[in-house]
Amino acid sequence: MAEAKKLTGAGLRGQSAGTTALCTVGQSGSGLTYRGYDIHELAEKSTFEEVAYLLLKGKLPNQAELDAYIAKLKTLRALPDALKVVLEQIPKDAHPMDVMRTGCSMLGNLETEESFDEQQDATDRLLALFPSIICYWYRFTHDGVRIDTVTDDNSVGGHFLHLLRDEKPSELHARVMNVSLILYAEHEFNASTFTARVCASTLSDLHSCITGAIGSLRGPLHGGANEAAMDMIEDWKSPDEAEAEVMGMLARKDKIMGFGHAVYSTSDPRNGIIKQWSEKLSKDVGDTVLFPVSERVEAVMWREKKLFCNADFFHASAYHFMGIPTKLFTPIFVCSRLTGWAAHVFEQRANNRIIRPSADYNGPEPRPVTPIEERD
Ligand SMILES: CC(=O)SCCNC(=O)CCNC(=O)[C@H](O)C(C)(C)COP(=O)(O)OP(=O)(O)OC[C@H]1O[C@@H](n2cnc3c(N)ncnc32)[C@H](O)[C@@H]1OP(=O)(O)O
Ligand SMILES: O=C([O-])CC(=O)C(=O)O
Repeated sequence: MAEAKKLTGAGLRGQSAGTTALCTVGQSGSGLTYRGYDIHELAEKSTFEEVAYLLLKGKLPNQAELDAYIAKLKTLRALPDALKVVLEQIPKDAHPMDVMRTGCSMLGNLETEESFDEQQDATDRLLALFPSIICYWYRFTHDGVRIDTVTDDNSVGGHFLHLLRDEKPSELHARVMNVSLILYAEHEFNASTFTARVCASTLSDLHSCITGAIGSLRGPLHGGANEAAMDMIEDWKSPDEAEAEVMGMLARKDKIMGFGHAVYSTSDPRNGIIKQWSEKLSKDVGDTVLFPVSERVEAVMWREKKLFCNADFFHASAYHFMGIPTKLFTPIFVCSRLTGWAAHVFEQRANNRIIRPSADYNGPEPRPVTPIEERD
């Protein structure tokens, strides 16, 4: 069994900040479970919609419950006109995570959560609408078209690809999106989820909690690492070139995006799963460069630093092989992690006390205010 990482030091590392029934991360050094179900089994045997149901409603759905849930989500995919108007104002060169943040916030104005009784419906609406928000903006600003965001795809992942490309995705691509959304759905008290819980603890509305969480996920030390990893590896023409570049970056003490983890010590269980799918996609597109480059970076990082790929690293090549523009990588993470965020908001609300830690003061000793004319 892997030894758990020694969790101490800054960044609240290793300190319990509450309880959750949703997820365990690295309990035996490397494991990941959602409500007791192992991530490997979920990724192999279930769909993202089943996982969303599990996280949000507490149990895996039976067939009738799943059918009803999918049918409900499919009715919620049309964008309000006022939201389309806002999306059309956002410039082409905006970061798509900013589009997600604004889209979520604007929806909070148009369809405000008036009471916590509405939390499930408000979440379902966001789950159905996030792919519509990002693809509507992307296609309007990049292709000059106003797309109809209602499709008959049963899955969130298939729906996203359909909107992006104007055609139903292949079975392989729909399957990879499904697995990817399952892997990204939930991860205990990570930075963005903690953001959502802090916001929820003030008894704020769901859209505020999710908008804040999107802002936290955006950073390259968190969800933004899948995009940053792709930016890093895309120019490397061979594994040897990749090795030389990585060695140079390590010598300069640069961070290698997609590696390391705040909790896991020897591996991230999601990596092996997405790596397999990335390899399949690599063969599907006849790639001879990007996957071998990625594998070499993985080997060098382990050899030099005992650092391992986190969930983000092989997501970069997997999404790239499916033709997804790099800047849309982290918004896909949002489409998935919404389920974990919302489930944590529900959990926080059900047993709430405002989250308000203390700080160790290291500023000046008490002192008088100098009159303004006497200050330097
Ligand atoms: C879905 C997700 O959000 S997964 C995380 C995605 N983020 C990334 O991939 C960004 C790159 N990774 C990192 O910045 C970090 O590993 C984090 C933010 C994920 C975790 O941070 P921490 O818990 O502080 O890392 P940790 O304590 O394991 O760091 C130990 C040492 O390894 C170094 N290190 C950690 N990750 C990396 C990396 N990716 N590249 C180079 N060095 C690294 C740290 O700088 C530190 O060195 P030091 O002891 O000389 O200061
Ligand atoms: O747990 C973390 O710190 C980051 C992470 O892997 C995630 O949110 O999926």
